Amino acid sequence: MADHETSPSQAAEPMTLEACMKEAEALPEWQIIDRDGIMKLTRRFTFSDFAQALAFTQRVGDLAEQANHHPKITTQWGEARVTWWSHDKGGLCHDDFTLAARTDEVAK
Ligand SMILES: C[C@H](O)[C@H](O)[C@H]1CNC2=NC(N)=NC(=O)C2=N1
Repeated sequence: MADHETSPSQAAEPMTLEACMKEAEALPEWQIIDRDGIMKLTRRFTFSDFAQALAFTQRVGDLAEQANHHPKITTQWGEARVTWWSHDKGGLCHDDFTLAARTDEVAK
């Protein structure tokens, strides 16, 4: 690979808002938020009780460990909020959208 080329995962910059909104079209239950200038992707999941919310939290944790890319997860009775962003890029990257889609899969 020529020096000037970088693969997407090596992109030094986070995605632009426009690029994020385009990718988010495939994830209609997720919201793009801005927290202190850092764009993040967040969704609230609801469950019948705490045990179900906790089991989901573990499944998300497992996929995060496999990807070495980790979300913020807030777990409470009947609910879990998952928020993805790329810490090292200070914003959203393609991986965050990919993992959000996989989060939806393990919520089923
Ligand atoms: C050392 C470790 O591989 C890095 O800190 C990883 C861990 N998980 C991560 N997760 C997220 N969301 N962003 C990161 O930049 C990140 N970096």
